[in-house]
Amino acid sequence: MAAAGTALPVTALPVPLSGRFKGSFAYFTIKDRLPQILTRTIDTLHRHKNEFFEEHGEKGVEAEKRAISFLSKLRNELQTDKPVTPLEDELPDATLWNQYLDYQRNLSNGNGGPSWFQSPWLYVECYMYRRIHAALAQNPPIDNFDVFKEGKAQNFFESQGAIIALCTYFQELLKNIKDLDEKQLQEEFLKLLQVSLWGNKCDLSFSAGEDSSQKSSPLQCLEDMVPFVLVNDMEKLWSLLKNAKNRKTDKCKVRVDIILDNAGFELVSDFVLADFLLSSKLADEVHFHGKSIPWYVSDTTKNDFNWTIKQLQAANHMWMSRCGINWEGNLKKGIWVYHDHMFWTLPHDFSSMAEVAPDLYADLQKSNLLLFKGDLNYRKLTGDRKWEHTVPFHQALNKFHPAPLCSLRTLKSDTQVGLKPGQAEQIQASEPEWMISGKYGVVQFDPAL
Ligand SMILES: O=P(O)(O)OC[C@@]1(O)O[C@H](CO)[C@@H](O)[C@@H]1O
Ligand SMILES: [Mn+2]
Repeated sequence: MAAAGTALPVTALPVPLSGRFKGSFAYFTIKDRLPQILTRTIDTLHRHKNEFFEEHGEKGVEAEKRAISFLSKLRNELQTDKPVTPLEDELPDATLWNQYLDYQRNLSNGNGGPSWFQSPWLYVECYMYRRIHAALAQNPPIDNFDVFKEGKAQNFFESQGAIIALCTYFQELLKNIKDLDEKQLQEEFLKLLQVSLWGNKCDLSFSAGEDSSQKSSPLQCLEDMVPFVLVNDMEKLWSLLKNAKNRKTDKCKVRVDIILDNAGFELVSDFVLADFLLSSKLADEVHFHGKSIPWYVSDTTKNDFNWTIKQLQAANHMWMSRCGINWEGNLKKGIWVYHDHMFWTLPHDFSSMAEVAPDLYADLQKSNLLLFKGDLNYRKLTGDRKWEHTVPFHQALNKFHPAPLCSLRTLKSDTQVGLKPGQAEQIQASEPEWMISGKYGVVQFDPAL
């Protein structure tokens, strides 16, 4: 291991986080949180039994039983640290998953092969969500049932107060956005960026599905939260966008991509930021990237994306519904574009995107700025490894540089790079849980040179 502050040679990647490190956050996640998530998933299916019967008759109930037994088996495999087995379904990504298993087998050569507690945490955790998907997808007629939908909708409704506050603030801002000078515009940009950052506190896999909605007004305490932003590259983002706007010609549009994380309040905060970028003319197009299957409990799928806009539109509140109407309009005009790509729900970290999903990598290269939301995206950006905290972000990205990029992440897993020497030790001394409490955040930028 290199001394703190010394950059490791690029070839020497540190080991991945894993359940084999007893007492680590990965270990507790695999031991406690993942089985809890599986139990909740099974309960959800039980609770919907009558609904399945009403909709599909006996066939629906049979399918529910098969899905539950598949999930119980999965929970047992996990809890007894069984080997990770190949996927047996024929979904379009199954081959890639099985190739990845082979790759892990080769890596663990002689060490007993991949298993729940011995393999990289990122791999087995993603694998669990892929198997949950298989439990449903293989069992028509309930194959389109999203077991996490209820929780996502609940998070949205419980955050209603915060959503109203945010939509109202934003609609008021739009009224005089044309009159704002550059400094005022910058202030508003920084505010909405921070709302989107702290919106990432609201994820449901972290709390194993328990309530994590946004209760208080999201705009009130931003200033008090600044000390908790451990890497604060917000000004760099502003400069990048301002320069892009100034250099812009009619032919080249400024495109910002948001690689989404959670539905619920976080998604609304991302929509507001995206609308601000267009309304302030900092960008001409925003591309959103969601998940093509239910993922990490609260991640946004196409259904969640459209459902959220429809809910806002139909809301009994003038500014909420105005937001929903405008945003649907943006989609119709093609200045907002929704994408999903299978790669986002594979186990690979982003350093292998160019090889595994060259089409996606090429698409991201067209962007002026990529905003990666949330903790899982951060783990995939940095390979979910035991990095020294002072290793530069650029190095941890391990050649993933499709375009200038920025992570907006609240810390909910024990990996963090790009800190100043001594910074981690100082926080650690008073707050041992700083990396997993969700209390700290980063706005961490890489210019992709
Ligand atoms: O990506 P998100 O929604 O910010 O967080 C996902 C998360 O809660 O799930 C994993 C824990 O099981 C960690 O990656 C992280 O803490
Ligand atoms: Mn998430």
